[in-house]
Amino acid sequence: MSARRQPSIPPKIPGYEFVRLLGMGGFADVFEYRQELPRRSVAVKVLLSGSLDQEAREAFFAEANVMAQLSHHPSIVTVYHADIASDGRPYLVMEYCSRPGLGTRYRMERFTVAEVLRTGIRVASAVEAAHHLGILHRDIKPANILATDFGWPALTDFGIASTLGSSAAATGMSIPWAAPELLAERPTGDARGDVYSLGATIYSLLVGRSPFEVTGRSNSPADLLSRIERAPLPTIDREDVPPGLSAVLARAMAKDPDRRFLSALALAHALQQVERSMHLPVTSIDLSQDILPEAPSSRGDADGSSGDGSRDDQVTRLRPVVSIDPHGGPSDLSQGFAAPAASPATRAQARAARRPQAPPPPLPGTGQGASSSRDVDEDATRLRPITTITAQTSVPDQRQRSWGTTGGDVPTGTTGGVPTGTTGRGPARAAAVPPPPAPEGTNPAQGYAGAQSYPEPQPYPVPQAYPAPQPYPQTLAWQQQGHPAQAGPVEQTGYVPQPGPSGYPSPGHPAQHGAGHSPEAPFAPSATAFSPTPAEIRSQHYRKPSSDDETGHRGPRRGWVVGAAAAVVVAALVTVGVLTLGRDADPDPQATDAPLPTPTAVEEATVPAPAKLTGIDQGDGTAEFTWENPDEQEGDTYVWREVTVGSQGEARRTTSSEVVVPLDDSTGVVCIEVSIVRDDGRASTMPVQECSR
Ligand SMILES: Nc1ncnc2c1ncn2[C@@H]1O[C@H](COP(=O)(O)OP(=O)(O)OP(=O)(O)O)[C@@H](O)[C@H]1O
Repeated sequence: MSARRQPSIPPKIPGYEFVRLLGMGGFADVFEYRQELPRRSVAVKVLLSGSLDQEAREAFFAEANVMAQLSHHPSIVTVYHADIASDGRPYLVMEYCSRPGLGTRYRMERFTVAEVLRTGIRVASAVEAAHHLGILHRDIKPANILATDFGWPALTDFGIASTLGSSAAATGMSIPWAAPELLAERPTGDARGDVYSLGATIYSLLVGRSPFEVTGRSNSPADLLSRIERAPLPTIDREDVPPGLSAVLARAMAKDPDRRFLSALALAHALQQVERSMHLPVTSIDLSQDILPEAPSSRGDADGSSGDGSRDDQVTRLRPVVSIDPHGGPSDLSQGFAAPAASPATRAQARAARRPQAPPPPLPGTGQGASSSRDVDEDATRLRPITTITAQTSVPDQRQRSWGTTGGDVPTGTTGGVPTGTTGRGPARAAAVPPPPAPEGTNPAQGYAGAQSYPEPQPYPVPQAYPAPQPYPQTLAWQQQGHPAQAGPVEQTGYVPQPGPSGYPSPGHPAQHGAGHSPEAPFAPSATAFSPTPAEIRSQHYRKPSSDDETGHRGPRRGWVVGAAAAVVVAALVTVGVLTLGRDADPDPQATDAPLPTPTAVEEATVPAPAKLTGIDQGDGTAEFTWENPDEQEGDTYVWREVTVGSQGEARRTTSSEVVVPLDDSTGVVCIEVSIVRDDGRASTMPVQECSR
C-alpha cells in the first residue's frame, strides 16, 4: 500500500529547521520543524501548492484566525504564527502534539471509561469555548483530537468551522460522526450538531469504531447515512460502561436535535455526573474567565456564588447563568443574569442559532432531568463572526488571561521577534491570543452559559506506552460499492463536501490534491472525480473514480474518503512520528527557494514509497511482507524496520522486496515500514507502513 501522493517539499522558513513529515491532509501537509528561538518543536501546516487560489488562502488564514481565537483553551491546539513561505505557500505554526491522537488510538486501544469521561469533558469544554465565540467546529471526530506532550486532548482542524447560525448547508464533515440533520437533503444545524459529533466521538472511544459501523456488514457511506438517520444507537457492549453513560450518549446523539443536550457544556455536566456516580475524580470544565471574569471560588460553591457577595455585581455586567462545580455538581442554574443588548446582526445570528427548548427525555442514572432548566439557560451562546486574517499574520502573543483559578501561569512573551507561546495545559496554561473583543451582545432571553475553570481535581494519567497497533478488522472492499478495484480493503468513511466560504477550496487542482490522510481516511480517491453529497449517496448516483484518481482529496476539501484498514495504523504511525526512515537521505528541503515547486519538480525530487506493501501471517509465528518498487532504478535497495506506535526497531537494509518478520508475542501482529533508498543515498520521502494480517 502506498500513499496516493507524495508529500510536498517542506518550505524554507526563517527561524525554523525542518525535521520531518507529520501527516498529510487533503489540502495541506503538516511537518515538524524545530523553532530556533525559543527552541522547541512545532507543527507547521503548509497549504499544498495546488491550493493557492485566493479562496484557499482566505480559508487557510481563516482557520488560523479561528484557532488563534481559541488557542488559549487548554484543549485546543495552540497556534503560534501564520505567514506565507518564500515558495508562496501559506503556513500555520502550531503547537506540536507529540503523542498519538485519538484517531490513532481509538481503533487500537481499549480506553478506560475514566479516560473517556475525562477526555469527553475536556473536549466538551473546548467545544463550548468555541461556541461562545460563535464558532461551530463541524468536524469533531477522533482524528481531530490530537494529544499534547502531557496527554491532554487537543482539538484541531477548524478548517471547516463556521459561525454559529450560518448555513449548515455549506458545511462538510465526516459522515460517521455527523448529525442526521447535517446529512439531510436540506441540511440544517447549529451547536447541537457539534454536540452530536462530540457524543459520537466519545461513543467511538468506548467501542473502538464509529457509532453506526456494524462489524461484518456493509458500512458504505449510504449504509452509514441511513443508519445515522434511522437506526437506534447500538448498545455499547461493555460491562464497565454504566447505564448512565450510555444514556448520556444516547441523548447527545438523539436523532432529533431538540432532544439532545442543548450545549456542549450541558453534555460536559452530564459526563461529570457520570464521573460522580462512578466515584471517579470529577474532571474540571475549562472555560475562560473572560466568559466569567471573576469566577466563584475555585472550590465552586454549590450555588455558584463566590462567597464574597460579589457575584451579583459581576453578573449584571456579564452574562453568566451557571457556574460549574466539579466537586458538588452544577450550581443553581435557575439564576440567570441579564446579558447586554445584542446588536441587530448578532441577534440575527442568535435567532438562527437559538436552541429549541423541547424537553429532552430523562436520563437514567445521571440526574439529568428531562426539563432541566440548565439546558434552557445554557442555551446562551455568545456569537461572534469569524474574521479573516490576511497573509503575513503573526498571531499576537497574549497572556492576559489564565485558565483556572490556581496554579502558576506560564506567561511568555515575544522573544527576538519570534512569537512564543506555551503548550501547557490546565490551570497553569496561559492564553496566547489577545482576548476576543467584548461580546457584541447576547440574547438576553437566552442568558449566557458562562463558566469558569477550576484547578484540576486530579492528575491526568499520562500514558507511557501504547499497545502495538492491531489491524482494523472492520473492512469492506471498495468494489462492494461498485467502485473500481482498489488495492486492499477499505474503511468506509465518507465525507460530505462543503463548499462553504470557510472551507478549503473547491476542486480545481486535481493533480495537486493529495489523498486525505487522516487516521480515519488515510487515502482518498479524488474528490474532484468523486465527492458525493448525502443526496448523491442516497440516490447511489456516485461518480466512479477514474483509474488515475489517485491523488484525490475530500470534497471541496474532503471528498469521498476511504482508507485501507491497516492504513489506519499506518496513518497512526505517521501521526506519532515514526516516519523517519530515509530522513537523512531526503533531498534537502531547505534548498527549495524556488518560487513554487511544481508537482513535477516535487515528483522528480522525491523518491517514491514502495507500493503494495502487504504482510501475510504465515501461521508459524512470522509474517511475510512483500512490496513493489514503482520506479525501480539501478542500485535501489530497501531499508525496513519494525514499528509500533511510539517506537521503531533497528533499520535494516535489503536488496530483496520481501522480508519475514516474527510476530509480536503479545498482539500476534507485526508492523513494518519500508523505504526505497537510491544508489545516491536519497530515500523515500515518506516510507510506507503496513501490519501483518
Ligand atoms: N499540531 C500537530 N501536531 C502533530 N501532528 C499534527 C498536528 N496537526 C496536524 N498533525 C498531523 O497532520 C495530519 C494532517 O493534519 P490536518 O488534519 O490538520 O490537515 P488537513 O489538511 O486539515 O487534513 P484533513 O484533510 O484530514 O482535514 C493530522 O492527521 C496529524 O497526523
